[in-house]
Amino acid sequence: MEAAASSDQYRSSSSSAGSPSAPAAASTNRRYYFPRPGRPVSFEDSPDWGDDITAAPSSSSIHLASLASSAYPSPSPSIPEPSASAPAFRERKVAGAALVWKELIVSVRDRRRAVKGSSGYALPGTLTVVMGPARSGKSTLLRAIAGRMHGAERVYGEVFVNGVKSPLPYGSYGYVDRDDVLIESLTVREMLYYSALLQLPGVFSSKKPVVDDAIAAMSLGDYADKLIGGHCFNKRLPTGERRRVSIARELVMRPHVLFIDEPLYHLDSVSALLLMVTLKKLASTGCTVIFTMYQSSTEVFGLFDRICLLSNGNTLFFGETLACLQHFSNAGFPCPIMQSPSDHFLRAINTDFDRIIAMCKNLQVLTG
Ligand SMILES: Nc1ncnc2c1ncn2[C@@H]1O[C@H](COP(=O)(O)OP(=O)(O)OP(=O)(O)O)[C@@H](O)[C@H]1O
Repeated sequence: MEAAASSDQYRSSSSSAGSPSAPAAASTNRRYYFPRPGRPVSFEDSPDWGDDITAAPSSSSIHLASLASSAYPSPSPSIPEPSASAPAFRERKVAGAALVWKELIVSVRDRRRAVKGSSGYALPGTLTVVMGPARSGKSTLLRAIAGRMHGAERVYGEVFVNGVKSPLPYGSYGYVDRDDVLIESLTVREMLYYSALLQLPGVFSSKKPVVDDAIAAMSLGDYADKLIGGHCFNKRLPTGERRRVSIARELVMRPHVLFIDEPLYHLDSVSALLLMVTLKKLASTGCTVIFTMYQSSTEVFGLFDRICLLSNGNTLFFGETLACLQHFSNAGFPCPIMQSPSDHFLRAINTDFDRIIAMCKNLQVLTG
């Protein structure tokens, strides 16, 4: 077993304006090692945003298909080839990356395992959700796939990017944390422009189209010149729009893969649906989008392509969302009509519910 243990030397665009830090010194403990430079990860030619394009991503998936047939025991029979009849998108094209993680184990302090052997994949142009109850290891798994581990954490297992066993190269992915860290005295456009200045090479003038595209991709047109606000400012951008700004901040780097920890954190149901539709649209341009979520409404659930269901660090299911419903039904837990599938899955896998029901019964007895 080998490991991709790293601190955060492969940081996402937003985490540092400079280049990634040098790999840490090799450990004397040979149970894990730092990845050595190997075959470089190849992404599709990623044309600049705004180019006239018609094609959906294709060859990165072919890399993955060949990989999957040889090395990765997929829970589904095979990874589907991209459909020949995929719709043509004329807005912009992003070369997504096919990600495969295999038997990922993350041990945290005291050698406790927060993730216990998770396998799965995320394809260009799709939404993949990591779902599970609180403290089931969702954020830890997301960080492990992105290669953003904290000091004491150790990762064992393999991550393939477009068929190459490698961490995601610097700048090729965006990572949006759960909490929005924004500069409140700037407008949305200024914030994104500032972010582009810090992260992208080139002259000032070349950043404008990138910022405009990020604003369009996150449907922030109406808010572009509004103050982000908060704290000492009277006006504050609504929570849903703040979340969009955080995501747009990553999009200025034109990432191949976008990781989002709880995109719907603190959002009401309408803002949540709106944001997910925006993410679906973003994915349809070719970007690989993977995110964590505690629960979702039925409408939001219908937008996901694949689900990785975690409980206490164990992957209970990985595959297409419809297959997940079938899986639970076959196991004797059919999803009741009128119930959100995500609520149903959580209820089926979370033993806390039994405890709560017992508590409620006790309460009824006590109060008569
Ligand atoms: N660096 C760490 N050190 C110690 N424990 C950790 C560390 N990272 C994660 N854990 C533990 O691993 C478990 C899973 O944490 P994680 O944050 O990944 O879960 P989660 O499903 O995202 O939960 P939530 O939705 O509540 O944030 C938790 O019990 C957490 O305390």
